[in-house]
Amino acid sequence: MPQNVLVIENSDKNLDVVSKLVRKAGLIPVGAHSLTEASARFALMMPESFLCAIVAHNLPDAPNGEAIDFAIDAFIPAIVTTDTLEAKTRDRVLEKDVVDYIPKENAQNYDYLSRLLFRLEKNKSTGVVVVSTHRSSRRKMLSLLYRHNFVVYDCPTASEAMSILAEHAHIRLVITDNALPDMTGTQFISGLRKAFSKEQLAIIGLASDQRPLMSAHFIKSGANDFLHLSYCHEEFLCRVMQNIEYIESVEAIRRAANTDYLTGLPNRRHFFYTVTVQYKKLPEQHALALIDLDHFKRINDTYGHDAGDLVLKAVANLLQVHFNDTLVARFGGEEFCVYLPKIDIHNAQERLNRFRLALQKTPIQIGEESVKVTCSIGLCNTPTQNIETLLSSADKLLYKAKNAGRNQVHVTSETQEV
Ligand SMILES: Nc1nc2c(ncn2[C@@H]2O[C@H](COP(=O)(O)OP(=O)(O)OP(=O)(O)O)[C@@H](O)[C@H]2O)c(=O)[nH]1
Repeated sequence: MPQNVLVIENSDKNLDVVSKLVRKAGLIPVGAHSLTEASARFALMMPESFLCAIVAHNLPDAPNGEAIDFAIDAFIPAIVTTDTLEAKTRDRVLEKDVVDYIPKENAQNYDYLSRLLFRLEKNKSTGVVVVSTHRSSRRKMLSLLYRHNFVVYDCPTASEAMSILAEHAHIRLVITDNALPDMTGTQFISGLRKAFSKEQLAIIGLASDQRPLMSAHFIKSGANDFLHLSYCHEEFLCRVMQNIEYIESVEAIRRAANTDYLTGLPNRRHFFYTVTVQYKKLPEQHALALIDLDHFKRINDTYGHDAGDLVLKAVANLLQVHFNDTLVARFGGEEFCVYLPKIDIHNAQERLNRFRLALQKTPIQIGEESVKVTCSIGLCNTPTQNIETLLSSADKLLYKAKNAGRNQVHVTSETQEV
């Protein structure tokens, strides 16, 4: 359910621009031209339905940032828009517990606002660990991170941080001091790097202003970035955002490289990687099935390529329903692969045959038309540590299934037709 964003802005033009950005972020703008109008609109809605408020610093009925106080008092994270970047205004705005402030100067600032809106939603499922012995330094960082909706873990020692990281897979960033009670920050970082690469977990070292070489020491020990302890509000948030966005970009690239674009199933590359990494030693009993649609070219020739795509997606969905407990991949074209660990060949054969019959019976809707497709399956259970061997045997069996008339499962040892 998309959340609301309260936009308080007296200029029609700015209200329009900001509302468009809010909609683009998949959120619902609730616009008001004044504090009075905003209070009236807010009174009719549930406070929890608001992700945040975007509030102009100067409004005719709230010239001194009273609208910001209104949002903060209502427990809505406030992003402030200002006409100037002048130091006094900045200090006055940052004295309040605001998420951030955006000068209404140029398109880049609105682009930053867009990223911020996206982040506020995404941060709710993003973990950040703060490791520092200094309570005041920790409190300052925690307060900024909470305002940005991060799931924050407050750790006074490196060992506590390690246990938190082992428990929570959603952590993307660790911010650490150097003087920790149980080890130095650099020892902690190089320990973390044994378990998490720079692309999996970002680390920012907090470098004391009295030790200028500390920043280089952090980076050489495996940190992605560093911050001098005299950091300002803006620098802290920019570095946090940049480092987390870096991790997320790598994740997105990795996901795209491992996923078949059409069906969303893992691709051939990912299949090999997962089987070899997940099963360092392949189980003695296992089975691999290669599934190929029959006469698929005819679907393309009769109904068109887009219709063929719809059929491939429907088959992928059916495969996921039947094999939701194991690895299913699209190998390319109209060929799919299923790996079944710890299963005897009879059970594997039964499962594959159940899928074959279900596909045969399930009509696939293409516009007004409804088509049925069948598949041939090569199912192999050779006890081997080499997945390529398994695959090559399954391929030979698939060839036999095709030659024997299609719409059947051919199995390894018994080479039994069903
Ligand atoms: N729509 C669509 N068609 C694809 C895609 N990838 C491959 N194809 C088509 O799949 C068809 C495969 O044809 P063939 O290899 O002759 O196999 P077949 O017609 O299924 O015949 P058999 O496998 O012998 O039963 C070709 O026409 C390819 O163009 C795709 O992503 N989308």
